[in-house]
Amino acid sequence: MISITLNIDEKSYGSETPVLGSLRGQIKPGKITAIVGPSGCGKSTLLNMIAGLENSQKGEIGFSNVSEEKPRVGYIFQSPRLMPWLTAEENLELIAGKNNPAIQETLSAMGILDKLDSYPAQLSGGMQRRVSIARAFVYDPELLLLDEPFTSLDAPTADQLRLQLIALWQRQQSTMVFVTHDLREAISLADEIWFLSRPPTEVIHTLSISQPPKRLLSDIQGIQEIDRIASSLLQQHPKLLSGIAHH
Ligand SMILES: Nc1ncnc2c1ncn2[C@@H]1O[C@H](COP(=O)(O)OP(=O)(O)OP(=O)(O)O)[C@@H](O)[C@H]1O
Repeated sequence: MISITLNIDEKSYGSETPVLGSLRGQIKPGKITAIVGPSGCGKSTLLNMIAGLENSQKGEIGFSNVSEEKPRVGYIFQSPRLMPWLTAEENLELIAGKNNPAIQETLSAMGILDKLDSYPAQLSGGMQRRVSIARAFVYDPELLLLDEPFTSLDAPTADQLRLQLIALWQRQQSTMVFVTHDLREAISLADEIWFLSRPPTEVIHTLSISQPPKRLLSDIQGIQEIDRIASSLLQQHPKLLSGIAHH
């Protein structure tokens, strides 16, 4: 299982003031790390840098325990980004190759095996998300990156998708990093939460959470624990979610 060492000194776009400042830390192998921070602080930028889609400018991002030169990355974006001219099955074949049994397995795990031959335009928003999650898992990724994958879904659908995501993740135990601005979502899924400041962005607080195997969102006691952790954190650090550290 891979771990990631972030040693970023700075990241800016063009000549503008830096988005990321000095951002350091270790993303733990086989765990779920949530990145929480105010809008525009550079969460997607950081995820793109980890994925290798953006360069790190100053500083570096190191991986350990990678099977090849680069980690196999599954990326779940804010919008599903499916190829509109391909069916659900064909969208997965693009990644996994034809006749790969993993395609039916992952679509089935996401509860949409019956949508195999549907085109994205024939699927609801929630079903398109399911296909995009299946597409990330079908690649057997060592590293899963998720950028606010459950926004704009109704609450029961989002909860169902979170549970299905965890069930898939538990089979593979890949290292997962997900971006959210929803504190309760972060607490409900993550082993560790990193809170980011406003630009130039740094990590201002980290929180470790003791998760039951099926995660806190899986039962009523867990839901109560999420509320307890959220309120005690915000009592201690009232401005944390605005990207301001407690002094
Ligand atoms: N390709 C780009 N070119 C220029 N500026 C960019 C680019 N991508 C992001 N930015 C800028 O970098 C800053 C951080 O953007 P980013 O999308 O990483 O933040 P975020 O924390 O994910 O935001 P949100 O929570 O609103 O999605 C913003 O000011 C944005 O305008």
